[in-house]
Amino acid sequence: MSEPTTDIGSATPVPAGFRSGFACFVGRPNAGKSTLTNALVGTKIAIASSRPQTTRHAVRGVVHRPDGQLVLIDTPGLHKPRTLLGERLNDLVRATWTEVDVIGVCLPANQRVGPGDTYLVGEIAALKRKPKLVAIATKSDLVSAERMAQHLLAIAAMEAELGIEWTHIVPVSATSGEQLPLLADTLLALLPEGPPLYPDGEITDEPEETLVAELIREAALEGVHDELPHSITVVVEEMGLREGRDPDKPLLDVYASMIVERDSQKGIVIGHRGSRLRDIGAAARSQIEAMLGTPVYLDLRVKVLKEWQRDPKHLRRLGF
Ligand SMILES: Nc1nc2c(ncn2[C@@H]2O[C@H](COP(=O)(O)OP(=O)(O)OP(=O)(O)O)[C@@H](O)[C@H]2O)c(=O)[nH]1
Repeated sequence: MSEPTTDIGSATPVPAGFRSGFACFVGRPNAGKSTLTNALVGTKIAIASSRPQTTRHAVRGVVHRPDGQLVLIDTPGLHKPRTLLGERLNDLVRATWTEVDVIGVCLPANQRVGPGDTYLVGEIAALKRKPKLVAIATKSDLVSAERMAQHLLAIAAMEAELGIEWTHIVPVSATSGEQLPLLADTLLALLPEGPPLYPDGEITDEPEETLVAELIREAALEGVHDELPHSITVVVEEMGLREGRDPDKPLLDVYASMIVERDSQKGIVIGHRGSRLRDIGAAARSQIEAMLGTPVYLDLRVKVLKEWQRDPKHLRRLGF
């Protein structure tokens, strides 16, 4: 029996119900975040930031599954700010937090929930837009069942204390693998439905271009229905760090085209006096910046390629 598929307007059909999105793990130093990431991603380590200079918060790895794709984002640790720079860095961390679909808060079972944890979770509680929260009781192999029970109660008590809601509380051991598949299922189920963000279980030479194109497409489709989703594709023509910049102040230039099939669609995308195009550009730019951690200059155009979906020449040029 063949799987039902949803046509998302790209070349490869996506299984119905496929989910994709972003998560990050937070937790005090040594909570087990890196070990957990590696265990979830497994041997298919995808990308450890292919371009460190463009990436302040890198993609740590991609969990590929038949039913979904989970992209794990790296965030620096949050510290009690003592300087303006400290505050700025914390703002960056917070910005990333609001961009992900799920935050996994790692609370090691061999240590009591303490002030460091409550500070961190309190900061998450203060976000205007909170992603879904999963409490992960890490290092379960190090403790007795009794101690784990205590730990889980302490984690549950954080809800009332800090005004948050855990979607799930999952004990896990990254080293023994215990409950690891359950954690992957849990995280995946919290992602929105959508096509893979990375192609075919592997990372191309141009993961960032692919991702950027997808973010622009997403922004363009925000609030439009019916025919347009099938008729629009995005090509990143050129992307690179602007030369001659102070390395501490990088700027990523992105030249991209949104390709539609008809003049009438071009009108829809551009909007009244360019208002929609500006909104799409602004939304896409902030998404790209959050993803790559670099300020972005986005040059976004709309092109009509008549009936591109039916024209093999166009399709080839667009990479399908
Ligand atoms: N026994 C056991 N040890 C673990 C587990 N997960 C992590 N560790 C160990 O705990 C230590 C810290 O793990 P990391 O994954 O580096 O923790 P982290 O949260 O990424 O640490 P920072 O990078 O300092 O924030 C390492 O020595 C790991 O081997 C686990 O599930 N079981």
